[in-house]
Amino acid sequence: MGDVTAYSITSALAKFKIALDPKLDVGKKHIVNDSRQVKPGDIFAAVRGTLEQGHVFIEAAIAAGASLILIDIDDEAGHGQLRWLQGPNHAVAAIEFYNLGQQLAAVASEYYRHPATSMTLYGVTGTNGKTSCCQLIAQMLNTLCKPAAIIGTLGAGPVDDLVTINNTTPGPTMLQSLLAQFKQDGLHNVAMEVSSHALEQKRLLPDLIDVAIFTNLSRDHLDYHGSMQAYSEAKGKLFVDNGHQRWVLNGDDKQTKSYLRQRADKNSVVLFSSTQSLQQLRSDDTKAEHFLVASNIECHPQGLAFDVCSTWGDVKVTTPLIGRFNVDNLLACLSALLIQGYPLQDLADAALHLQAVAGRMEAFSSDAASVTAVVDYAHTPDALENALKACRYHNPENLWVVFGCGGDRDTGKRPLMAQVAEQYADRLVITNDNPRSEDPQAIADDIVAGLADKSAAKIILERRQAVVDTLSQAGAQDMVLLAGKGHEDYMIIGEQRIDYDERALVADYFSRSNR
Ligand SMILES: CC(=O)N[C@H]1[C@@H](OP(=O)(O)OP(=O)(O)OC[C@H]2O[C@@H](n3ccc(=O)[nH]c3=O)[C@H](O)[C@@H]2O)O[C@H](CO)[C@@H](O)[C@@H]1O[C@H](C)C(=O)N[C@@H](C)C(=O)N[C@H](CCC(=O)O)C(=O)O
Ligand SMILES: Nc1ncnc2c1ncn2[C@@H]1O[C@H](COP(=O)(O)OP(=O)(O)OP(=O)(O)O)[C@@H](O)[C@H]1O
Repeated sequence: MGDVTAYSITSALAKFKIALDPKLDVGKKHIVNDSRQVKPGDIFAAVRGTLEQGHVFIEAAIAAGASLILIDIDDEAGHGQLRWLQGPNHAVAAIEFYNLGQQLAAVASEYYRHPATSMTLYGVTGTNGKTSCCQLIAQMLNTLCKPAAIIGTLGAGPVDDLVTINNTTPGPTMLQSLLAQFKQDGLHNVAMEVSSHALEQKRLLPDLIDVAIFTNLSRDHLDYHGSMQAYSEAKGKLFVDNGHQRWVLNGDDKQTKSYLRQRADKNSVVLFSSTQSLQQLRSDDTKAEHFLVASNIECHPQGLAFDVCSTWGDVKVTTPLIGRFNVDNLLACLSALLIQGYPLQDLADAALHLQAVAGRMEAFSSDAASVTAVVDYAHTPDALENALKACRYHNPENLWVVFGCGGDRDTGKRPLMAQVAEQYADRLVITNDNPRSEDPQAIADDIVAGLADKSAAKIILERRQAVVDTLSQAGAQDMVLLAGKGHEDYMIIGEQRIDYDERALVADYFSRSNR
């Protein structure tokens, strides 16, 4: 993290009616709400969470070098009171703050001097597609010479230099410090995933989001939200009708209507669709000013192509991305960037250079006349089915699948993955996928036991050989789904963790076959 000496907790707290003696405002660094992240000099915000009372971590924060503590209290009368807490070497000042948990996003924003106000924030929410959309938005912006960062499941930072973070949407203090860092680094555009948990827990102020994007809603996270109603309402909190936030909504998702009901006017709302015509989308009594639809969708082994018809004009979009769902993701991204004023043709040109998220439906080939390999992380029956269906959309002559199952893990999925592979692929190759302490042949036998036709699969346990043999046997119009490893760069056999990078293997295979 960069220079933080310029920030002042005295000025920040003054905004919340707390007069801190400026003498206490010395040597402060970051403000953090997790004792495990406290570094010497940091300010620790001890808030009440869903599981723990942050107060119990004050001692740990002081031991880690916290220089000031903000304590969440529920009695308004105590707001602003100063206390001294005895640390191992010296006393540490602590300020009581009424309802700090609910206000922490605002306090952190104030402390870091509202970095978001001079940046453009794209916030993506929805059950599926958040990671993909953030990646696509950032990649397009980079192509348009607008340096962009992402925050999400894959980490935080510029697309090619991500740092791992604990949550999809970081906590309120980390989020603001990341934004401040990006601003300092000249990354003035940020595409961030906004989870329903983050919205419910007020990790961010939705008001700061310039373009709020909704991908889709399906059943998920009911353990936390309790009901679909609560889950959709949590996601809906991203959308605020504040006069400047722009909305991008999936016109094919039935949830969209309920979000639109919250909007007083249709200004700066874009609806996108990949199943309806522009007329259908418009004829609905929608509160939207702009529309974007995809038609004539073609799925080739080399990627996707479709016509875009919109209130900004028409264009043909061609992209190397694989998977029908990426049409929707691209429409969401195009909508977000169009409403921000980027020209349609420039965006269509940028789409030509998009890259898949590493190891997620990532396509490789040497040229249009070669077999296409698709590396995907799918390692459950459900994910394998989705990945195979996505490949099938691209109309390969033969669809091959190379897959295995992990050892020392759920054995029940082995026959299920076999059934899915048999149902959706034409040719099956069973191989190793982290056999761990189990006998690889025994795992393969368990998989074969799930096949209706036991001779339908070839077994090549050594995965490198399975991949290379399959790619060399497959025809030019075939597609080979390499399922299970994705972005991982190792294979666990016995106690050993062996180097195995499937993406590198496949890239190398095609670069050799090009020579
Ligand atoms: C249930 C839940 O969502 N909890 C999140 C929430 O924590 P909380 O406020 O409930 O905190 P808590 O665990 O009760 O602890 C109270 C306070 O003590 C602090 N603490 C806790 C332990 C410790 O050793 N020291 C310490 O200081 C905590 O940082 C917190 O400030 O806020 C914290 C950030 O401020 C999150 O890190 C934490 O995520 C936990 C780790 C988690 O697993 N969350 C998942 C369910 C989640 O949020 N997932 C979504 C993605 C979902 C998806 O789309 O797939 C996400 O955005 O990551
Ligand atoms: N728009 C979409 N509609 C339906 N499925 C999608 C869409 N985009 C991606 N997917 C599928 O969902 C999987 C996860 O995609 P992605 O990582 O972009 O979503 P996410 O919302 O970030 O989910 P997660 O938080 O679980 O990573 C992909 O591998 C793909 O199979």
